[in-house]
Amino acid sequence: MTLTRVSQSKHFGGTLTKYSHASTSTQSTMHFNIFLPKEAAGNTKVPVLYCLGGLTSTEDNFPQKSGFGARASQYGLALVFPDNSPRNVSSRTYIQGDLGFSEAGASSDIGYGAGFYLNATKAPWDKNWKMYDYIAKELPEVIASNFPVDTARTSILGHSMGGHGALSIFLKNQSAYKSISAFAPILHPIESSWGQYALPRYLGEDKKTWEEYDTIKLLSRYAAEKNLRDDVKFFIDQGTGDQFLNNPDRLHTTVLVDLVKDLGLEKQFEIRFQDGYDHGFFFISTFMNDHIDHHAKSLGLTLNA
Ligand SMILES: N[C@@H](CCC(=O)N[C@@H](CSC=O)C(=O)NCC(=O)O)C(=O)O
Repeated sequence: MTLTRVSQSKHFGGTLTKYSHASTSTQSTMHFNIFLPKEAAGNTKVPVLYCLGGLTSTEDNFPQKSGFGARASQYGLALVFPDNSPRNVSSRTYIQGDLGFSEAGASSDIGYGAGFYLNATKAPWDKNWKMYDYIAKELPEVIASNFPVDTARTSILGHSMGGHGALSIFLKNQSAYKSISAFAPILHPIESSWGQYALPRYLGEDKKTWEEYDTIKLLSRYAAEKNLRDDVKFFIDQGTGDQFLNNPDRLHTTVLVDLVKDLGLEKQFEIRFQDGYDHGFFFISTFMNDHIDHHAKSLGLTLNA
């Protein structure tokens, strides 16, 4: 598998580079950005944090707006910023029949920029929309075979739809990650208008299949099965001024708070409500250092002078 370098910028002593590659999971050309700190220059393996973006994002939103660079370089931490859906597939197929393909202007809740980090099973999405496989399996292999990363020290975070992706992928692959965090995650997509639009289109009408991609359902199930790691802390920031938190609630943060209480998991969850912050990147960039600190601790990193 060949990586094509699209662009590169020096950033806080390291490099932020965008690559494209042919993806077997999504049968399309995928793009990602990777930040490699200066420590990686001599082929020294560094820990890696995957950052998953929300609806309408590409591989560029997180690196350009989150303000990750100073802290990541102080820790010597690599970050990977994937795209959140396939792009430039044979769009005619999708536009026909008004399937809500975002390129057609019908909806930004499905299609390009709205992969929901799941494996679609319903035509026409089932051909390319395999973002679960791409993020959980294919991309880590691509990264491990092309860059000096210590795969035993891998972590994951995400924002909104990307928070849903990070949490659900973490829960389903708990041994693969050292730590998990999220900004304003979509926690209960089966009860959210976003999920209720996208999930039947990607997965069909059987709601049991939707539960495979629902953090509230996955957490309940794994806790009941005693299949939840107890050495990891879920770190979540949620702005109280988030436009998606009320009228209607599309995020369901309080459902998680109640569930954590019911399950007696308070010690494993730090859910912070940040006064007045909205859903956007001004919120994320305010608390990005805290998230990097959270992951760095689990990855065994300390701040360089
Ligand atoms: N139009 C959509 C929401 C668009 C939006 O706000 N996207 C957010 C993530 S929301 C959930 O995943 C985002 O991060 N966009 C990229 C950015 O750089 O801001 C709607 O209202 O439903």
